[in-house]
Amino acid sequence: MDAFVSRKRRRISPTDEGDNKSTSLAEEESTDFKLAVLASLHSDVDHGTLLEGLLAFNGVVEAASEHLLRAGSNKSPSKRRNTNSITGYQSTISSFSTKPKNADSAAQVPKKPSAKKGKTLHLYAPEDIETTTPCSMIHNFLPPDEADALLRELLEEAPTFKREKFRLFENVVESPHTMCFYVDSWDEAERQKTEYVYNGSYIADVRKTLPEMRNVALKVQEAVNAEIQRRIQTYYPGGQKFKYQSPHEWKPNAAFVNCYDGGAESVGYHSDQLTYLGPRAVIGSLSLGVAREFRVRRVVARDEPRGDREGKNSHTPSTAADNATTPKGASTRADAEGQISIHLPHNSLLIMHAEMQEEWKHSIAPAAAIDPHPIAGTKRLNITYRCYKASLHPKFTPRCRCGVPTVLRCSFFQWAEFDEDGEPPWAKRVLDAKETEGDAGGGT
Ligand SMILES: O=C(O)CCC(=O)C(=O)O
Ligand SMILES: [Fe+2]
Repeated sequence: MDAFVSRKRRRISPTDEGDNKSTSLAEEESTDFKLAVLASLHSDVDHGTLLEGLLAFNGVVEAASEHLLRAGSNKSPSKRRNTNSITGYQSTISSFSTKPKNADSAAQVPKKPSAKKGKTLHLYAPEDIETTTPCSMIHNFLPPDEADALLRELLEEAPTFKREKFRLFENVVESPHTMCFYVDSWDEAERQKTEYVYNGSYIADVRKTLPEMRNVALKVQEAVNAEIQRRIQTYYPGGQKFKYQSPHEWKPNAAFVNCYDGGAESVGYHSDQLTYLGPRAVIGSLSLGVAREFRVRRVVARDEPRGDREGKNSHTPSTAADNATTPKGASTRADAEGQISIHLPHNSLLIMHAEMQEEWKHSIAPAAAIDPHPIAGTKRLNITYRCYKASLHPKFTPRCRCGVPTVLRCSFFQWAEFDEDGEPPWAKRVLDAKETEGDAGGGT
């Protein structure tokens, strides 16, 4: 069984803070969570014994764990590992979901992990991630040498990355991390710089995809396509793709690379702009270097007032933007349904599936402490591989009367009658023209 790195003190997540800072883990966490913690500390103890221990000590994990230790049932508790670490490993929570024969009827053992109002549910195991969120996770995605080579390639570029600037009401605000945009050729980079509008302006610095990034893109492509099919078959009604979801192979042709240097660097809750990706877009997100927390939450009804900001990816610092869109502020909205924290270790591939951008928001939370990475030091590098659609090139997409390109936000604003496969009415004309030109590339 994998270990779950626990701190002696409970994790205080931003949304956990406030009134109940002094409340103990015993009072706050559900039985399944406590059992998962206990199991990771006592990997060779069976489920029934763990539950008995927990009940005997009134749900206090520390006390139950001490007891199990004294009883000699554990060889090397992972609890003794680095207590400052934010990196965690956990066996699946769902393995604790069956009610054991001897369990006290008062013990609450939910069927699957679920986010609860005002709480952060921390997920580590791919099984838990894919049953609870629209994401799938592949740990140790690349051979270690390849992951390290890619990380080194990006670390060389990272000092030249810039903070994204965007307008928030009267002010120009900078993103709380740096980033850079890459496409597959210099020609395409030029087109991006002069034709694609993001948040009312062009991106000044668009680069050609680096060699390691390109090699890895092919592996990401293969894995993402396999995961899309698996997700459709396993989780979607009738084993059918979503309406508007593309039936075609997912081929990444653009990537944002994000760099978070130190625990204070982050990205606020946002969903990625779909204007050039189309509805029900899928994104492959590879993490390298320092492990960080990827927080997700469902979009709640009052969450999206019209006029929500439109960054390149609607990236904004959580405090400024979230507070700006509702008087109650970011933490209140994350509280409404609870948020889920997915741990992203070095060399992990997270796939955001078709449900994600329109129905959920995501963020990289600031971290109180980080584990430095042997190559990256305090940095986390992230590549989000994206598939820009040829039919959604800005020369085809609508503009407002004032000339500013209109942004596609499918949850409440659609500017085309997309067909079942998420293509606008002019798609066939675009594809025919491409075929005639013999232009196989581009797409963005
Ligand atoms: O750093 C990450 O994992 C997320 C980045 C992200 O949300 C984005 O590029 O849109
Ligand atoms: Fe994003």
